[in-house]
Amino acid sequence: MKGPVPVSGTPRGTDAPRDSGAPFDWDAPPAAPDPGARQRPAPDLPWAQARRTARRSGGHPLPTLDLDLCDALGHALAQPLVARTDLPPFDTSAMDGWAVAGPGPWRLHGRLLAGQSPTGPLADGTAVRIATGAQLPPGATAVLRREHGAVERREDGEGGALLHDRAPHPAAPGRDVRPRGQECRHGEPLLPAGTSVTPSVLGLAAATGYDRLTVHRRPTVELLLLGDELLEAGPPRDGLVRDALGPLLLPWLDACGARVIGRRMVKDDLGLLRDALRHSPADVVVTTGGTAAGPVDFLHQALTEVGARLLVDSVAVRPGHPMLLAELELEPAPAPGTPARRVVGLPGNPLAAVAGAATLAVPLLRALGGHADGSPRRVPTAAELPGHPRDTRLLPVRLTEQGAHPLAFDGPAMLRGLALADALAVVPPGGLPAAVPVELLAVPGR
Ligand SMILES: Nc1nc2c(c(=O)[nH]1)N[C@H]1C(S)=C(S)[C@@H](COP(=O)(O)OP(=O)(O)OC[C@H]3O[C@@H](n4cnc5c(N)ncnc54)[C@H](O)[C@@H]3O)O[C@H]1N2
Ligand code: MOO
Repeated sequence: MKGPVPVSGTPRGTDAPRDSGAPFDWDAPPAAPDPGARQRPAPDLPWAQARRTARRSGGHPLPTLDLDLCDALGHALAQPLVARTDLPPFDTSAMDGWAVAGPGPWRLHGRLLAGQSPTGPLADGTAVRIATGAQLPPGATAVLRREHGAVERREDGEGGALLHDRAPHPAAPGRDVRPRGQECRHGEPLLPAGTSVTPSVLGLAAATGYDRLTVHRRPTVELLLLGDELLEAGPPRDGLVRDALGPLLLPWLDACGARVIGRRMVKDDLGLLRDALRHSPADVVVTTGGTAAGPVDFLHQALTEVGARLLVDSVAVRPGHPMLLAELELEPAPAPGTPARRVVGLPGNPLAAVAGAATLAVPLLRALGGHADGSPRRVPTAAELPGHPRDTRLLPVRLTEQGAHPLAFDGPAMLRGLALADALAVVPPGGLPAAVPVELLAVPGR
């Protein structure tokens, strides 16, 4: 039995015994497929089908929670947002000026500020000074803007003042008034269940009187970064490279609605990987590297040993084709209704990992978190977008008024193009000419 998986920054000693399964024979031809050893649904699943499989494997969204508004950001609404009040909740002045009753001129009395309740009705032929957002008194028929009114001080011994309308057009009834219920009525559905809680949704919910929201729990994710060659700090040296995927994937998955509860480097050791998959506390384990068939690529073997079921194993997409998705029954069996743990295996090449995350991890996490499917985003191509002869290609693009332009430095091991990209273009086999629509996928941070 292996000890716990080393946490970040605690590399395994170089003399520790490596559990590598059967010895690797460089010169042997690739093993013939053994139908009993690994369940392989189909080699190189078409890209769109892989994405649908990931979304469907989310099944029912995770259970619901009641959260304070300030904690609900990034979750998905589990119930429709229904207006708890009319909006505006009362007739409101849209301008600083005077609330007037009937046609002018008007005798002027008092003032009303935002937050004050009117003390009584406004009689025909009278006006009251009013601030933007203040509740209109009953009887008011319009608001005259400050810049459109002229006040005449009257020398009638009562200290009164008369307000005249100097607007280019006479005040029509209802002018510069926001009538009660203009935006919504109490009980009206405003947003459907499945809406992602953005800052704007929080604002709308607060405006109509919500203190808490019922949302789906966010799926928890553990990120396992596989590879003896990965450094956590400093420049690459002596055959070692910097881990680029921890810093990239952690905030991206978080922004996609997941809660990343752990990020660990796992050395190239079958036993360590198997234990990490089996004992993860997360709903979804996202791994990077180890998906291919190299001497220390143990992911497939570890998944077989923990009894995982492969739903996706290689996708007809470039970069990223060795990506995979598996389901792993939990032991001991948790409460009924708790879904199996999902494992998303991303290839180690950084742009290939991003392609894998966009294809498998994001749709899965969105489904688990209860987020509704967004409509696909399409823009015209501004230039020819190069494709792969047989597979879908996910290409970093920059967006201008003309549409999507391909970016240089788009190789599977590169991030330089992606760092400038506004999106990944989904380029069908054979590529696309200029001035035709192309589907876009979101990239980290955009
Ligand atoms: N004989 C074949 N070799 C390879 C094939 C193939 O079909 N036949 N496919 C290639 C493709 S495509 C990809 S993608 C990679 C996938 O490899 P793995 O998922 O097993 O990843 P690794 O071998 O562990 O690493 C590949 C590459 O990426 C670097 N890497 C890994 N993790 C990170 C990280 N966190 N940050 C930065 N860079 C990372 C790693 O050092 C390697 O350079 O397999 C090809 N080979
Ligand atoms: O498909 Mo690999 O994923 O080209 O880098």
